[in-house]
Order: sequence, then C-alpha cells, then structure tokens
Amino acid sequence: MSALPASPLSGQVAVITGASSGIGRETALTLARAGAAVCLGARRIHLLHEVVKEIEGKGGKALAVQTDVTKRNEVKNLIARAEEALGPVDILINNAGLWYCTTMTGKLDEDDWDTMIDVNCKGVMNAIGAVINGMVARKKGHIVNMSSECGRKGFPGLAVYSGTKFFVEGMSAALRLEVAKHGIKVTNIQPGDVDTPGHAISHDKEAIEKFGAPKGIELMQAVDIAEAVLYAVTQPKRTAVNEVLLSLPEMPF
Ligand SMILES: NC(=O)C1=CN([C@@H]2O[C@H](COP(=O)(O)OP(=O)(O)OC[C@H]3O[C@@H](n4cnc5c(N)ncnc54)[C@H](OP(=O)(O)O)[C@@H]3O)[C@@H](O)[C@H]2O)C=CC1
Ligand SMILES: N[C@@H](C=O)C(=O)O
Repeated sequence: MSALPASPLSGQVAVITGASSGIGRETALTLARAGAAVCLGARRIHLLHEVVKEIEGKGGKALAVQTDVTKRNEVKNLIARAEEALGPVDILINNAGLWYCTTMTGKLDEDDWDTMIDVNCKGVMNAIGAVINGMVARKKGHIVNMSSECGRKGFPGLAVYSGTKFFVEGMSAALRLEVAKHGIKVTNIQPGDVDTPGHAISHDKEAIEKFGAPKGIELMQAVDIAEAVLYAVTQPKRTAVNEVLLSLPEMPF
C-alpha cells in the first residue's frame, strides 16, 4: 500500500466546528499538519486563537471564527468567512457536540436535554445547510460527522445523547445516498470514550457514578480520533469511508 504523500490535504480547505477543545482541536491540528487550510469555529474564540497560533507556528494556515453552531446565521458566517479567506470548503468536520450523563427519570434535567438536541442535531444541520449546495455546485466535498458509539446503540444515562447521535446516523445514511451522485462523501466517526474535557460538564453525580466514563481503563486520546478523521478524508476518490467505529479494547462494542 503506497504511503500517504507528505501533505495529502495540500490545497484543500477544511472547516472544523468545536475546534476549541478535545477532538475538534486535535482534528484541526492534524488536518493542518496534513496540509489543509483550516477554519475553526467555536464559542470560545480565545481558545481558537491559541489553536490558530499553534498551527501558524508550524507553517500552517488557519482562521478562527467565533461561532455558536445553534445559531444558523453564525454558522453561515463561519462558512462565508472560510470561503472568503481560504477558498471553497472541501471538508466539513461536524465535531461540535456535548453530552450530559443524566437519567430520564427523577430530577429531569430537561434543559440539558434541549441543549444536547440543539447542539448535536440542529448544530450539525446548520453546518450542513451552510456548505452543501456549494459542494454540489463544485461536484466534490466531504462531510465528516462526529457521531459516537452512542449513535450505534443506546446507553443508559446517555439516552437523550444517544438519541442525538442516532439522529446524526439516520440523517447521514440518507444524506450519503442523496449526495453521492454529486461526488460528495459522508463519513461518521463513532468513538467510544475519549479522554477530553467533554466529560466534565455532566453534573448528575448519581448518573455519572453509574453510567459515566469507565474508571481504571485507559481511555482513547483525542489524537486517536483525529487520525481516524485524517484516514477518512485522505482516501482516493474511488474509496468512501462511511463509518469508523472506535472502541476501548477492554469494552468491546
Ligand atoms: N469524548 C468522548 O468520549 C466522545 C466524544 N464524542 C463527540 O466528540 C465531539 C467533541 O467532543 P469532545 O472533544 O469530547 O468534547 P470537548 O468538550 O473537549 O469539545 C467540545 C467542543 O464542542 C464545542 N461546542 C459545544 N457547544 C457548542 C456550540 N453551541 N457552538 C459551537 N461549538 C460548540 C466546544 O466549543 P466551545 O465551548 O468553545 O463553543 C468544544 O470545542 C462531540 O460531538 C462529542 O459528542 C463522541 C464520542 C466519544
Ligand atoms: N463520551 C461518550 C459519552 O459519554 C460518548 O460519546 O460515547
């Protein structure tokens, strides 16, 4: 099997949502290292600027745009700024997302339920809506959705979160069939537990104890998922990577 060229994404433009932390941050660094010009969207602009600085320090090209993916106009602005500064968007990484480990009984954290749906579902659709017709017009593009193993089966304590990722999976399966004829690929990345700050936002102590990230087991690292994204977006035109499921060996899926 031939080795990857030194800069397999040279000349390509990638937009990564949720690039201020965790998997999105590592994915931005990884795609930039592979030669892509990257546009980073998230709410914490100061963190995005740090990522841009790190990329530029290594000779890469990057742009930070403060973006709340739940606000459609802000997502359209993200894409417009990317296209203006870097060129047409070749790759969209729909990474922005969050989860609250919480049960659907007892004290109902319904506001958390709403937030997960807004970010993980509507946020993904806002980004797809902002890029898809341009990709169709150019007859090429790649949409990578950060799903989860929770998008493959429901996990107790993560029922609403699982539902959001099932949404991503179902939508992606249909979108993939719709846009294949336009030369657009759709890939879903489905990680198990990854060691990121995302675990810290949950506040339902009982649910966390019962259903939270496993203790005493080495979790995956954000860079592991970023490498999976790189694999998916650097395949030849003749090869479409539809799904990549990544699990903890000690907790096989
Ligand atoms: N860590 C894990 O175990 C797993 C994570 N995933 C998925 O990976 C993705 C990234 O999560 P992870 O890196 O772990 O968590 P982090 O908390 O480290 O990163 C989440 C990112 O999403 C961004 N984000 C959240 N809400 C919004 C919003 N409204 N608008 C724009 N950006 C937003 C955050 O940016 P900011 O706050 O600056 O806006 C941040 O950059 C998520 O989709 C998650 O579901 C999937 C499987 C396993
Ligand atoms: N990090 C997990 C949620 O707890 C997942 O997305 O699988």
